Amino acid sequence: MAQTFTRAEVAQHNTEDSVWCIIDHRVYDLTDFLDAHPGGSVVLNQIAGQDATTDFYNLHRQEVLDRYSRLCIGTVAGESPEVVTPEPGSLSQVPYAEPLWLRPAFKSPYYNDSHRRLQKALREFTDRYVTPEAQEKERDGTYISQELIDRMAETNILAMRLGPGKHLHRRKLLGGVVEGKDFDYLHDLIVSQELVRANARGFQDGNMAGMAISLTAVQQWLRNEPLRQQITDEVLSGKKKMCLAITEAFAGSDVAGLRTTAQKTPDGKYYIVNGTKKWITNGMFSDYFVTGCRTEKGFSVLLIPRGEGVETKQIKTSYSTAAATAFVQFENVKVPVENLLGEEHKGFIVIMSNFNHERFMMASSVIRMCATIVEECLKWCNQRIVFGKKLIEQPVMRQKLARMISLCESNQAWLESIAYQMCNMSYAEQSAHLGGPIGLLKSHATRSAQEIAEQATNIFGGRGLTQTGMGRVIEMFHRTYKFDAILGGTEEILADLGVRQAMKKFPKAML
Ligand code: HEM
Repeated sequence: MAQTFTRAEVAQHNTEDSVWCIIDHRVYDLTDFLDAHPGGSVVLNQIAGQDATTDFYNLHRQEVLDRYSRLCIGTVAGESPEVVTPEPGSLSQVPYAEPLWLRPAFKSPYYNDSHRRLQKALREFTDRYVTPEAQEKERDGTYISQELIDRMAETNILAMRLGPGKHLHRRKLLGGVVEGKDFDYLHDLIVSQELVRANARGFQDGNMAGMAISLTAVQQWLRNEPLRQQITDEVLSGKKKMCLAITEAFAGSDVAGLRTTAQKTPDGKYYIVNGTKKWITNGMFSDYFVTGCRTEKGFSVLLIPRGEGVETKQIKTSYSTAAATAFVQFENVKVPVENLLGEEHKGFIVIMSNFNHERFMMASSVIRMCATIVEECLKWCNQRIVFGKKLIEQPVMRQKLARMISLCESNQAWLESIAYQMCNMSYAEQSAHLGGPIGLLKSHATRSAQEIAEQATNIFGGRGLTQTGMGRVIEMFHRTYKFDAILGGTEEILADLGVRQAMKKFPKAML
């Protein structure tokens, strides 16, 4: 790489026997790459011996050059490369790509140094370990590796996924960047927003989303202390995996319609569970299923270990099978009564109790993902040449970007304000006051996601419909934003919840 060439020297390599070109002041020898080039050999022969910087960036992302750095044989004498390759952990330089609190010129009343340290450490962890695996698994549809789970267990990222709480006390978080007892909902927001930057929606759920929404219920509601501790240790150390199994082919959010039954044995020591569950995230690799069942006088929640009578089959959805989404069948499964969560026949509260946190995490993720889409669009508009000028020079594109940026900025500001309320409220206060606002936020965030996905696809054109190359993040988002709009409560149900909760507090007096 230390070698330098004059532009005249490069120009001589313009035959099929020797194809060189210049991209960003670097010299590439493409001779042995002609047949391997996904865009074909003809286009490379056409630019042989020339400066192909504009052509290259019109069609490729910088990461392509990073991946093929072996083709680079030197630089142009007296010139230096201008494109900056981001280091793992670095912040984006693109305007509006980062939330306002991470932009050097801005201040925020919410975040302190421990938030900043956590953000930095998680960004680097995600760039180094999560993104490469996420991209690979998203493509081939296989499940998260034990190696990554172990890394997340060691650094306590798994434990942080449950949100603030006693389970974090005395734990060293990412090498000690935050004290477990200081971890609050703004740290929690950061965890969701950094992990989502792997840009792989199926893998994002495959990355222990099932645990994040079910271990919380075990911690809060499983009364047998040694069992609760054992399960928590097994799951947070990454040795066992867990998921939430509520929805069925017969009923989604309508718990009264569930048909999975749990019948007590005559000696009162076991439940016998029979039924099926559908759309169970992480179900394919889970060892425990936190399962909603009909019991004699109502609805109850049981912790069911994988074992005799438990069968899982993969469901293909519109995102990657890396999410390990399963159809689960329980056939005469014998479950000890001590595996009951909360009280018998009163399982509704067990399920409801975690909804605020789940929806908060989902809103955090989708709002961050929208900012990434805006970043992709800004980069594309700034590099794509159409009708002789950059896309960004078209007023219609700037109008689209203005709308997208405004949606992102306003959603992030609302999210941070809610996180701040959560930091300053007890669990009971959160339940009383924040169910509605969080529902409205998630609903608004996913409606915004829909608009952003649509505008971004129009901006990218055909590339927004292509799973590889320039538009792959846009394609992925456009195909998958609906998961956030449906999982954890649909847009309509959550918007309705927001208004109904407000009406409960409506003053009695005539206005
Ligand atoms: C170091 C030089 C180059 C490398 C390593 C490279 C690599 C690639 C790769 C990996 C793709 C697949 C799509 C993607 O991942 O973005 C691709 C597509 C393509 N490349 Fe290149 N390329 C190089 C230079 C060029 C140049 C100089 C041109 C044009 C003059 C070109 C034209 C194309 C075209 C037309 C496609 C198809 C794009 C599409 O379908 O949207 N490539 N290239």
